[in-house]
Amino acid sequence: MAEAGEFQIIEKFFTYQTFGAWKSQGVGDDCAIIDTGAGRIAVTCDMMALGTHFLPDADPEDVGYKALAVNLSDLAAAGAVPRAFFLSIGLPRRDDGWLADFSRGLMKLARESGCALLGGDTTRTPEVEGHHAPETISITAMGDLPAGMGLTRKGAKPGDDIWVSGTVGDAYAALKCRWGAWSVMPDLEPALFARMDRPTPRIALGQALLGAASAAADISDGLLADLGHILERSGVSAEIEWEKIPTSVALQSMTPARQHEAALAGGDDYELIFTAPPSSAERIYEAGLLSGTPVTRIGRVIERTSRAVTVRTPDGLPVLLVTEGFDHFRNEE
Ligand SMILES: Nc1ncnc2c1ncn2[C@@H]1O[C@H](COP(=O)(O)OP(=O)(O)O)[C@@H](O)[C@H]1O
Ligand SMILES: Cc1ncc(C[n+]2csc(CCOP(=O)(O)OP(=O)(O)O)c2C)c(N)n1
Ligand SMILES: [Mg+2]
Repeated sequence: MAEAGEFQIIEKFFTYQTFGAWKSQGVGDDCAIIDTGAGRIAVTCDMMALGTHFLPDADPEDVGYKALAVNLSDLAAAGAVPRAFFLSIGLPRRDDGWLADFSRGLMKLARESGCALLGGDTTRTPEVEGHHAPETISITAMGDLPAGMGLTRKGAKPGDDIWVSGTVGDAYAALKCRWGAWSVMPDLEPALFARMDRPTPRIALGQALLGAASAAADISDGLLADLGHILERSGVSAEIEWEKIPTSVALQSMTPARQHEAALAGGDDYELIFTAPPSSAERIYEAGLLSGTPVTRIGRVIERTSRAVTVRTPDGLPVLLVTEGFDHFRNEE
């Protein structure tokens, strides 16, 4: 399927045949899975930029934490054990206060996850018309995998169940509240905002799913968009049931249209979406218990049809969405 925006850029300009000794399964997964000869590693690379990924008044400690969290989430989607990361950072100016806070948040998660900072690069962002481009952070993270193992977006089969971890939609709803477009009761705000500021990478769950899940991805662009990536790479379609999709109390307090928009198309969740044959259901629940992560079955994989995903509601009414999920370059060709 030819994709729009961000993914068309990758397909058109940055999808090369691999050459050299190290090969991966090809771009399109959360991680490149590489057999090095000595073992199997998973590598990922994600960027965060002020204005695109975090607000100007964001707490730098949260920015540091989240910059690593979104990368660890990709390792989780591959089932890898995080081991090391490299940090490239572009700054418009030196601000030691900002850097101390950023570093504290970053290193807190690094320590908690056993993922060591092994290198990187530091530059001043370029000056254009008297202004420096804002803070930009890029992290490359690596983990290891047992020989021959690793979750990818390819492998979902008709009849498989579709599962999601945690709850979805909160980070998007939090951003809408911060923009002043949506609101929730003040006592529900802190938990909602924390989901945007400090996402929890589902590292232990990802590892526990190795050998049990048939395909997996993390939800960064939105549940439907990231499930769509699994379906496309697996050559299948899906039916999901709206009332089974796990959402927080805060999101449930909003209108149905906002719930649909946030949970299905919002993004920034960093939950795992994965598929598994029904015979693995017990193992999946066990993986959820062992990793202390809620897991919910939300639908099933079907043979490929003209429609990638059908969302069923109890009253049979269609779910209408005002957005199709996050894409950095949608409608810009
Ligand atoms: N500039 C690029 N060059 C090469 N590969 C890229 C580039 N940008 C993205 N990719 C690859 O395209 C796929 C989709 O990217 P993305 O949606 O950012 O993945 P994710 O949501 O896991 O971060 C990934 O496999 C990623 O490694
Ligand atoms: C200031 C601000 N604007 C918008 C968002 C919402 N947002 C930014 S990136 C993103 C999706 C994921 O980002 P991307 O860089 O595509 O991550 P990847 O898919 O590469 O992991 C979302 C929902 C935000 N968190 N902060
Ligand atoms: Mg990415």
